Parts: sequence; C-alpha cells; structure tokens
Amino acid sequence: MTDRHQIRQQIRQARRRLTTAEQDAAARTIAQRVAGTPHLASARRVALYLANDGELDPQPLIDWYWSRGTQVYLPVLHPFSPGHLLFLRYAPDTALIANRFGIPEPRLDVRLLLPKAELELIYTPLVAFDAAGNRMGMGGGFYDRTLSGWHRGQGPRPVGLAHDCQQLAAIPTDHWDVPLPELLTPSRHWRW
Ligand SMILES: Nc1nc2c(c(=O)[nH]1)N(C=O)[C@@H](CNc1ccc(C(=O)N[C@@H](CCC(=O)O)C(=O)O)cc1)CN2
Ligand SMILES: Nc1ncnc2c1ncn2[C@@H]1O[C@H](COP(=O)(O)OP(=O)(O)OP(=O)(O)O)[C@@H](O)[C@H]1O
Repeated sequence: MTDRHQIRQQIRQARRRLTTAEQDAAARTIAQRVAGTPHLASARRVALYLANDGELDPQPLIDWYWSRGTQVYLPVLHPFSPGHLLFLRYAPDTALIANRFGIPEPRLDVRLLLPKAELELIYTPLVAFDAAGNRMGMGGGFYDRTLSGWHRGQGPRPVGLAHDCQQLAAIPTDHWDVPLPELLTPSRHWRW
C-alpha cells in the first residue's frame, strides 16, 4: 500500500464520521465566511461541487451565490478525454445524473458549457491538505489537470474547501500537484 492510498483511506473515513449536525454547521460556517470575504463574495462565475463521501458540503454556499445572481458551475467528467473535467452551468432546476463514481452532475449539454478560463474561482474538493497549501484529491488527477495553468495566468484561481480534520502535518507531493493559494475550513481561512 502506498502512503497516498493509506492517507486517503484514513482521512476519508474521518470525514465520513462527522455527524449530520457537524456537517450542517460546517457547511453554514463556510457560506458565512465566503459572504464576509470580498474577493470571494464578488466573483460572478464560480465552480463548486456537490458533496460526496463526507466532503464539506457547499450547498449553503451555492444557495447564497444563487441568491445574489452569481453563476454557479459544476464539474462534469469529460465524455472522451480521460481525467479531464468540463464545467456546466448549475441552476436550481438543472437535471442531474450520477456519474461513474456515483456523484450527481448536470447532464451533458453544450449550451451549458463554460470554458474554464471564463470562471473566476474554482472551489475544489479535496481529501487532505497541509499547512503549506499542498492538496491531495481522490486520486484521479482531475483537478490537477484543470488547475495546471492557473499560476501562469491561464485559468481560474482555486479555493480549497475542507473540514479541519482533513489537515495533515505534511502531504507527499508529486511534480504535477498544484498547491492551493487559499483554503477555507470552518475554523480558518488559509492563504498562501
Ligand atoms: N464532489 C466531488 N466531485 C468531483 C470530484 C471530487 O473529488 N468530489 N472529483 C475530483 O477529482 C471528480 C471525480 N473524481 C473522483 C475520483 C475518484 C473517486 C472514487 O470514488 N474512487 C474510488 C474508486 C472508484 C472506481 O474506480 O470505481 C475510490 O477511491 O474508492 C470519486 C471521484 C469530479 N467530481
Ligand atoms: N497536469 C497533469 N497532466 C497529466 N497527468 C496528470 C496531471 N496531473 C495529474 N496527473 C495524473 O493524474 C494521476 C492522479 O494524480 P493525483 O493522485 O495527484 O490526483 P489527486 O490530486 O488526488 O486528484 P484530483 O486532482 O482529481 O483531486 C497521476 O497518476 C498523475 O500522473
């Protein structure tokens, strides 16, 4: 077993153990934190995700963005480019279908597709993070590929969302890993 595999299993289990009340409180706290952070609150087009496997639930944040007219997008697995994501518009009436991981996503419709360069922020799910901004995901490399150009000015800035229990002392990194410039947990706003 690799380090990464063990870390993923351990942290995924820790976040699945959070109670519904803890999850709800965390989700509401994050929405309030974004609302009080001007550069996050003012974004016009943002990508979020639908919570899976104990992830911090962005739904209250999505509702808040909707309420102020911000355009919200969700990741959709690319139908023929393995490991890549597309971003589709998400509105309260958007039809969702489960992808091959069982995560709901908008049904593919080119009219709802936004080139990622037109997003201002990508809120990224993650499994684990450390105090240097290193991020470990579910292992598909989807967000690493999506974010590979952002620090060269190509593409939107990522903002990690996580529970405090997902922090590790140090995450083993590879050359393709994209460190986060910013991450929100219920107790802290990290900026690197
Ligand atoms: N909520 C959410 N949506 C997301 C992601 C995410 O991390 N969270 N992704 C971020 O990349 C993409 C999906 N990536 C995923 C990668 C692996 C698994 C997963 O469950 N892997 C299983 C093995 C599954 C299998 O191969 O059948 C596992 O690790 O147990 C799930 C999602 C796009 N959407
Ligand atoms: N920019 C990239 N270009 C090509 N392959 C990549 C890129 N980024 C990651 N990969 C590949 O994706 C695989 C998974 O990477 P990794 O385990 O770091 O994913 P992750 O960060 O956990 O997942 P995710 O980014 O989806 O949350 C690796 O085998 C790696 O080779």
